[in-house]
Amino acid sequence: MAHIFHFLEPRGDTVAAVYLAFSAAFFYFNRKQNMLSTVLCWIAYSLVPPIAVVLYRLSPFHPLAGFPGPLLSRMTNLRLAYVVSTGKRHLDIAKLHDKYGVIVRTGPNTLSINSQDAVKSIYAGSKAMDKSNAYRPGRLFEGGLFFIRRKNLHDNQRRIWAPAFSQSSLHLASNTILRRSQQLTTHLEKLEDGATDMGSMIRRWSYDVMGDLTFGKSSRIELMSDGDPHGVLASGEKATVLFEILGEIPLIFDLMCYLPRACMQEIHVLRQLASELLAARQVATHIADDDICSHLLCHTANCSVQDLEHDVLFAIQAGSDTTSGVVILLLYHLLANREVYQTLTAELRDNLGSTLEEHKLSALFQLPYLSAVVQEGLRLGTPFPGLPRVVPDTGKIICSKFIPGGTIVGVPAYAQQISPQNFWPNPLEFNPQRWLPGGLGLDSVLNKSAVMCFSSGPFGCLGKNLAIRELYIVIAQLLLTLDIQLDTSFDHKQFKEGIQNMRSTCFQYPLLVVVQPNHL
Ligand code: HEM
Repeated sequence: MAHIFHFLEPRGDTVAAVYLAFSAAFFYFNRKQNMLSTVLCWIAYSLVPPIAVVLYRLSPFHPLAGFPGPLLSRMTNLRLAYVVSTGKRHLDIAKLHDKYGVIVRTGPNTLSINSQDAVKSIYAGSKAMDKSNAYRPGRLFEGGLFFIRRKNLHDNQRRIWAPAFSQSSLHLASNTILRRSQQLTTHLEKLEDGATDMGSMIRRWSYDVMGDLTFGKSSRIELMSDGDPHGVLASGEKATVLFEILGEIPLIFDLMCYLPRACMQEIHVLRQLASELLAARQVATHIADDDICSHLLCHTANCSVQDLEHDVLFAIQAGSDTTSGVVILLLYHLLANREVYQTLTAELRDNLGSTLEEHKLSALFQLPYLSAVVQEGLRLGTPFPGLPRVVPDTGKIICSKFIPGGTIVGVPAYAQQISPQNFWPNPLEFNPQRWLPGGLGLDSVLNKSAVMCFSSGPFGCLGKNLAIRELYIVIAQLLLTLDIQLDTSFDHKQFKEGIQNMRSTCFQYPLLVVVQPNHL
C-alpha cells in the first residue's frame, strides 16, 4: 500500500477534505439515531483505514517485510518524525545500524543502507534516484532548485545555477569572504572583556557573506554590524527544522498553510526578506556583478518568480546555515585540542605572516595542515542522516538485496563518517593527522570517499568549493588575528549534548570563548 501511495502522491489537504466530507455525510444520515452510538460508530469507522494500513505494514505481504527494524518504525513514520525533532537522528540511525546491520527499515517504506556500495546506485551519475516526498514542502512553497524532485526537471534548473560557482566566480567570492571575515575579527576585537558566544557571531558572519554572494551590492543583510532585530536567524532555523521534521510526514506538512498566518509568522520573516532583496536586486543596475542573482536573473524567461524567490531564499539559508554549523564545530574542536590549534597557527604564520590578504589566498588554499583540519572538521562537523531518494519503479539490487520500486532509501552520512571501517583508529576523535601522509600509523584507515557531507551526483552540493574556501579563510583569519580560548566556565559535556541536527545544526549550549588580539 505504501507503494501505491507513492505513485498516487496523495496530498494531506485532499485526504482531510475527504475525511471531513465522510464525517459530515455520516452524521447527516445518522442524525435521527442515538447521538452516543453515532459518535462511537463514527470513531470505529474512522479507525478502520489507519488500522488496516498498520496491519498491512506489519504483515509479511509488505514488500519490505524481510528487512529488520524497530516495530514502531515499521508501523508509522511518526517515530522517525519524532527522532528528527530531537535533533539526534544521526545518532539514532547509527545505533540502529549497530543493532540491525547494514540495511534497516527506519520507516514503513524507508530503508537506511549503511554501505559505500549503495552510494553509487542511489546518488551518483545519470541513473541517480529522484528525491523523495520529504522534499515536498507542503503547500507552502512550490518551485526552486532544491525542491525539484525529478532528476530530469532538476537538471534544467541546476544548469541555470551552475555558472554562479565557476572558477572566476569563486575567485571573486573569496575576496568577499575575506572582507567579511576581517569584519568579523574587527568586531570580536572590539568586544568588552569577558566571555562571548562565538556561535552567534559566526552565524551572523555567514549570513552577511551569503547576503553579499547572493545579492551583490544590493544586499541589506548586515547582521554583524546591525544585530538581528527582525529575527532572521531564528526564522531561517525554524523554517529548516520544520521542513526536516514534517518532511517525514508530508501529509501533515500539506496542512500547515491552512494555519492562520500569525502561527507561522516567524518562519515567514526570511521569506519576506528574500523576496524584498530579490525585488531590490532586480531593479539594481549592476547586473554585471557576479553574484548568484546575476546568474539566476539571466534566465527569467525559463524561471517563474516563485522559482526565483525560492532559489534566493535557499541560497542564503542553505549557504549560511550549513557553513556556520561546520565552522562552529570546527572551532570547538580546535579550542578543545590546543596542540592542533597551535600547530595550525604556526603553519599559518610561517606561510602567510601575521595578516591574511587577497594576494595570499592562493597560498592559503595550498596549506597541508589547514587542509587536514578542514577535512577533519567536515567529517565530524556534519551530523547528517541519509538524504532520502526513491527507488525507480523497476526496483534495484543494492548490497545484493532486491529493493522494491517506490522504496525510500538513503545512505546515512554521519554513520559512514564515524565508522571504524572508514576511519581508524579513534574514529570519534578529532585528529587532522589522519589526513596527512603516514596517517595515524601503519594500520590506520582513511576512506576519503566516506565523507559524504556534500552528497554527490546531480543533486549534490553546488556550493562545495565555495564552502571549503569559506572554511579556509575564516579559520585562518580568526587564528592569525586573535587569541581565542574557551571560557573557564565552558562545559564540554553540555556543549556536546546540546548539538542537534535537523538539517540545520543547532547548538543548545553556547560556544563561550574569551577573545584577545593576537600580539605574537
Ligand atoms: C559546509 C557547508 C555546506 C555543506 C555541508 C553543504 C551540504 C549540502 C548537501 C548535503 C546538499 C544536498 C542536499 C540534499 O540533497 O538534500 C547540498 C545542496 C546544495 N548546496 Fe550545499 N552545503 C554547504 C554549503 C553550501 C554553500 C555555501 C552554498 C552556496 C549557495 C551551497 C549551495 C547548495 C545548493 C545550491 C544545493 C542544491 C543542489 C541541487 O539541488 O542541485 N551549499 N549542500
